[in-house]
Amino acid sequence: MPPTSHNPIEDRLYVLRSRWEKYVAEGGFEQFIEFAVAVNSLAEYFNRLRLPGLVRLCEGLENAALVRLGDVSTHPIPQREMQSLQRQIDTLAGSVASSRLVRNERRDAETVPASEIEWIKPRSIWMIAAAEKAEMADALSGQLQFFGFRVSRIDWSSELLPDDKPLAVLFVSGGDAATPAEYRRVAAIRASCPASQLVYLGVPSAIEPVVELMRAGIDITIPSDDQPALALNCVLDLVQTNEQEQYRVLVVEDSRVAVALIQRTLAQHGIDTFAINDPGRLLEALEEYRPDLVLMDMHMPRFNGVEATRVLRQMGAYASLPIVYLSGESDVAMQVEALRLGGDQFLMKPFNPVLLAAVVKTRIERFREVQRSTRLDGLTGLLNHTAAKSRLSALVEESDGRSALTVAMIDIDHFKSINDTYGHPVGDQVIRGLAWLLKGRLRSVDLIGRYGGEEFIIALPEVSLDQAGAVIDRIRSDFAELPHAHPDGALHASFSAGLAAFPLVDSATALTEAADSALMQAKRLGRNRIEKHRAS
Ligand SMILES: Nc1nc2c(ncn2[C@@H]2O[C@H](COP(=O)(O)OP(=O)(O)OP(=O)(O)O)[C@@H](O)[C@H]2O)c(=O)[nH]1
Repeated sequence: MPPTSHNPIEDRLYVLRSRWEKYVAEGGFEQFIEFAVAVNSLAEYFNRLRLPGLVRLCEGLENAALVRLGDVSTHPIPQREMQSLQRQIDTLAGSVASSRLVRNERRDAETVPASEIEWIKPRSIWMIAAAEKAEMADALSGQLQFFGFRVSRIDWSSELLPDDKPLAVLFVSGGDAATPAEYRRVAAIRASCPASQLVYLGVPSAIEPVVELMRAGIDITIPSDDQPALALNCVLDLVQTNEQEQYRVLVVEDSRVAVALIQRTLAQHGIDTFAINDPGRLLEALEEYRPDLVLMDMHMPRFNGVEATRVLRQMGAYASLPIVYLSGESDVAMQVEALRLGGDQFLMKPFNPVLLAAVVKTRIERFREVQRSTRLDGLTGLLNHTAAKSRLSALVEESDGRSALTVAMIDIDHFKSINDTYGHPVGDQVIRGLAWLLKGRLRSVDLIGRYGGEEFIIALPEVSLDQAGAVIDRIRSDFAELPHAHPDGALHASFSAGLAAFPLVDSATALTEAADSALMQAKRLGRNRIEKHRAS
């Protein structure tokens, strides 16, 4: 067992290294598979935390391992290949360690809770901007600082680098194609910051320079137009740490040995499982456990997996739930029939653990993506109109008129003229900026939704009308100060808000309407202000 560091990354890295050491000592195929599974698990974890630099290193190692997977006869792999894998493992461990330094610099390690994941994510950004883009670079740094990033400006020609490791490095080009010296500079920074995201703003619209930049180590290139808005989006996306809810798999299998093997494999990938040995209990288990995927054995007592799947496919709630068959059945016609009757994929027993985990994860990712896209707004990641309305109804029901609940409708002022003057992408960035501010300032229990184009809805449970007024007015005045970068500098926007609360108004629809009419009043009274609905 690993010594518990109470840090999920360190624990996973420890498992990876000890499995590698075991393989180096014993050289067995099985040990190599265990090592490959550990690499994949770490890559997956970094991916969930949105740490692209570390994901890239891990995936490089994973690919190198998969290339050498072969079969029993190819192990142990030659000494030279072992050394090459060892080097990749050391680079990865080094990058994790250098990211960890940031934590020690920022906070006392002892005070960081076990579940704290931010530690590895530096809030530092390096910006290397051409002199002719200084104004835009200033505006962009102002905006990044507003959202809590520390921006270090570096000269294109200076060899001196800050001693922290950045989350991202933004290269702002003067407009022409990069020079050989600039490519060398990018490559040098790539080498010294393997875990950071490298973004190049102002790339010409041709393939060759983009390929050259990627070869030098750039991860993302942004064309000349819309530079600041897209650059900000890249950075904000990187820190969006909504660690996903754990994946859940329901295993329907009557063999206890198979269940133990499946559960062990999936647990190594951080996937939660619940097993039943009788398909007769399927509906009950689905209802209670709410899995993201069902792993279904083909042959079970009473009725088989295909029959159980057919039943599920006739029920609206489970029509699109991924179902993967696990079976020793090698008859192809039988497999095709099983898929035709509603299964999504067929895996053979004995299963390959790497393949099983990969199939389960990709199926769940797609399933969750579809689920998410029906609830969340694509531009801001907030609840969309329909989802926000149903969440508000749920909040109203929960509070039942007994506890406080305040609803606010927010609308960005003169938004049409922002679009008309600066273009739609800058308008979008203003919308995202407000979404970010709201997410940063409100609690996780609060409802924040994008109600329409530039209109947002907020609901604050257990908060009175006057308390909510103070909170939203503070956000209003901060938003008015927030610089939104555009290619020629920065612009400022404002919003108006209308608020309504229990018990004066007592249904979800009435709350929304009352807040909306207070918003209209705020607009009439001159905008950039909040108005509260009071008894008439
Ligand atoms: N960039 C961008 N614009 C949008 C989006 N959705 C709606 N809009 C635009 O938002 C503008 C809303 O303008 P209006 O409703 O006339 O109001 P306003 O200009 O904000 O003025 P007031 O609300 O009266 O202060 C319209 O021009 C829409 O085209 C979006 O997702 N992105």
